[in-house]
Amino acid sequence: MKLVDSFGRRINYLRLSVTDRCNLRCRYCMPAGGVEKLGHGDILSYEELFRIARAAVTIGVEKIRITGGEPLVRKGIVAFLERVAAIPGLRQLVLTTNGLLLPEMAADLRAAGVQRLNISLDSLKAETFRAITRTGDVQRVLAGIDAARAAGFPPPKINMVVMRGVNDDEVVEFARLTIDRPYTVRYIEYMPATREENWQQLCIPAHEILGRITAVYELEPVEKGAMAGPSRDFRIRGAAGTIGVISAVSGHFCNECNRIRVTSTGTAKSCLFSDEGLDLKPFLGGDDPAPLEDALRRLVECKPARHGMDAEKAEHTAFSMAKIGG
Ligand SMILES: Nc1nc2c(ncn2[C@@H]2O[C@H](COP(=O)(O)OP(=O)(O)OP(=O)(O)O)[C@@H](O)[C@H]2O)c(=O)[nH]1
Ligand SMILES: C[S@@+](CC[C@H](N)C(=O)[O-])C[C@H]1O[C@@H](n2cnc3c(N)ncnc32)[C@H](O)[C@@H]1O
Ligand code: SF4
Ligand code: SF4
Repeated sequence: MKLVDSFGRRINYLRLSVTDRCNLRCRYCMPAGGVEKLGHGDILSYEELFRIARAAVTIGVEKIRITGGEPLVRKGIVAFLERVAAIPGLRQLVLTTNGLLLPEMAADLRAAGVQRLNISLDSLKAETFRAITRTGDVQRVLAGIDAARAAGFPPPKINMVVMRGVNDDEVVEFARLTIDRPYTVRYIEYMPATREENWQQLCIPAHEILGRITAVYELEPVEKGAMAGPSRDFRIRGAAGTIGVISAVSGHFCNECNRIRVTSTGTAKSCLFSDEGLDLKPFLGGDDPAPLEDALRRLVECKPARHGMDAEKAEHTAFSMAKIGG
């Protein structure tokens, strides 16, 4: 079944957040003290999350990305993933992680049926990494990337949020990683989710990021895979891997948007930057899945054309990305 919104966009991708908790405190994602703690009663149970995943697949979703907070910190995640992977009609189950727990968990994730990992890594320098994440050890993420390979995962997509004056001196070095390694390195425009003061100064537009790389390397465009996310992809001529840019602020990809989101508290969002959400909790009880499926269809019908943000102004109310899942 095809799910199409009022702008003719095919919606086949659900980002499902399983927790708002995290073992890092990235400065672009949450305040220093973390997000305010939700009670266990506020977070959906795995059974409820599973119902949402199954209803989404019934109405036309083919790809589910599990996200958070940090999805791997929630107890019982492997058994949940195994159940989701077995939903008939689901073609891709993928996960976005900060990588810290992969040394312990990569083999189990692979066995559960997760097909691919996107791993966030904003700096290769210990000090810069710690400053951005406020607490993290970059060596643990690198060990996580190795563990994913050892567990048999395809080469990861590595997500780097580029911030002027913070880690932008590493843009070319990240591209260089792809020459010998088959990774996909994706440069993400810093988004003013939390609306921190002077955010405009942190944001580097995708064309500037690409310009810095093309000053050193020749890039050729690469075709996107089916059900791909918003990244525009390239390859350094002759390289093993690829690079991509996600121009999240300029919003050039909104006209191809293929996704909806559900937070760990059961709020469905038709756009990452929508201030409104649809509470799915009233539709999660009972044996009949039809009311939940109808609610998700209504969400798709009211999906906006694009976000209301550019490099100078942001209209949304401040939020923590960890609460929505990015
Ligand atoms: N503005 C905007 N940013 C997005 C959207 N989807 C993902 N992002 C951002 O893109 C970055 C990478 O997201 P991922 O979780 O790796 O997902 P993806 O880019 O869809 O990944 P693939 O499905 O592997 O292509 C994160 O910073 C997200 O917040 C979106 O719909 N709109
Ligand atoms: C919210 S995190 C959740 C998954 C996991 N904890 C991780 O970091 O990969 C999902 C993605 O959102 C990105 N993200 C969070 N805040 C962002 C911001 N303000 N601008 C751009 N990307 C952001 C992260 O870098 C990460 O790649
Ligand atoms: S970006 Fe991911 S790892 Fe960093 S604080 Fe947010 S949820 Fe945690
Ligand atoms: S900002 Fe909203 S409309 Fe644009 S790609 Fe992201 S979710 Fe889709």
